[in-house]
Amino acid sequence: MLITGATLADGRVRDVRIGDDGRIDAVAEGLGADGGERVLEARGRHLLPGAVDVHVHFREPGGGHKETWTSGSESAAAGGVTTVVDQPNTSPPTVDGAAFDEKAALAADSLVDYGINGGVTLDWDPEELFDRRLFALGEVFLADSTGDMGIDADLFADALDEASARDVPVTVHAEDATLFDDGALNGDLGGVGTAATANAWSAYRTADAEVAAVERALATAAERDAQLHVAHTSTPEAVDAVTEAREGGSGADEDGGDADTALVTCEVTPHHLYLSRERARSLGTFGRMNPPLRSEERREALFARLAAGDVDVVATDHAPHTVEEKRRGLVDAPSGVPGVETLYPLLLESARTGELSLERVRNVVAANPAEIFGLDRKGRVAAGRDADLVLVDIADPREIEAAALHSAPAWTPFEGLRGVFPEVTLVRGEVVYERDPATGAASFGEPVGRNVRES
Ligand SMILES: NC(=O)N[C@@H](CC(=O)O)C(=O)O
Ligand SMILES: [Zn+2]
Ligand SMILES: [Zn+2]
Repeated sequence: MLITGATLADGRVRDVRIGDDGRIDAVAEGLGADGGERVLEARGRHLLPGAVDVHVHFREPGGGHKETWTSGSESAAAGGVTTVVDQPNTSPPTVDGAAFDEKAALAADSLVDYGINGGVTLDWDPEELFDRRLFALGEVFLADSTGDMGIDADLFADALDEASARDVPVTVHAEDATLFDDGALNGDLGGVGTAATANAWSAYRTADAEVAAVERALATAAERDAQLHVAHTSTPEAVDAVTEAREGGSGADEDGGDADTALVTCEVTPHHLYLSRERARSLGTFGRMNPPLRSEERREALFARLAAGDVDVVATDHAPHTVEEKRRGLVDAPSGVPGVETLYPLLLESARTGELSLERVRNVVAANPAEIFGLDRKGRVAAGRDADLVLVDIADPREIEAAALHSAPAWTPFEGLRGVFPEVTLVRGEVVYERDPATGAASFGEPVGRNVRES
């Protein structure tokens, strides 16, 4: 395939040839079409690297009524995400060889490339996990979330030892349950969609509980020279703690590059960047997730850190639950919101309005996660890399509507915000998603996804 006249994230206009091996052959000016080659005319549109979403919950095995590898990966492809990393709080939890193998067999249905993380519980089997094509250890839960996999500080330290001995990165869900405010859940919280329910969860899982746990996790990792990636940091204070630890630590980024190889990195979700307690009152229990939404002031400060380059990765924590489950009331509704399909669209809308540069967006969703987790063939539009590509018209935003998305539970906390959605998504040169420009109709390709640790 030849893609002609595409604008890259840095503004260069280039032709891009994809080889039969699914890798980018050339990025150059004036490439002529060979006979029989499909030519994609891309003038006026942007060609970006497919996003590497290092935090999704595709729910199989055990939770296929919420999402499957098919529905989750279709949602990813339609959002321009070409690699996903699945988390271990499935059923059975991915904590030993048999559970890993069961998930790997199901992931064969994926339209996009994937990684499979291994979890840590009292019953985990490190030998069996590290024997497999593991993406990373994590998310390791320092407090209970969906799946109740919370562990104590000693087991976390052991897990860091095991992982760092094998140069495997560790992703952590850092909240300290002893600092939760139980009183916030007392009293009349109203119904599913009330301001009281939305705010009670945020008041309960306090910002302090996150910041304290992040600081402790960073200290534990530093003592061991372990590579630690802090998942879904919801507060500017937690992002600053990671920045300080990096600058003080042995993994400091000496050349000042944006995509760095530091030992400690942080991740922020789109919901903590685009939604806050104030703006999400109408979400009620549909706005319940861990860590929870914060104040509008904290949201703005988090966004400012993204714009300034202090946020390493934006990943979704795509955590689908059915509408029926989310309606169960504040205490019984499960935590989590979907988001894999709206990651690139929301950030590209911020690029369109000038809040973020396109290169910043490219870095936080693709180049940085690829570099942090050692995916040499992902994350950039460059010769030799996998042809994981997304074609978008940045001048053409749409309103986000659940009805037009492809995740199985068919709801979104971002309803009504604007997003710039892909026209075409390629995984290693194969078209996995295409939107008809005239009708808007979506079509999907075959399940070509592979484990990114296979090669
Ligand atoms: N974030 C959430 O609120 N929920 C996630 C688990 C998690 O990442 O903590 C889920 O799997 O539902
Ligand atoms: Zn988590
Ligand atoms: Zn998660």
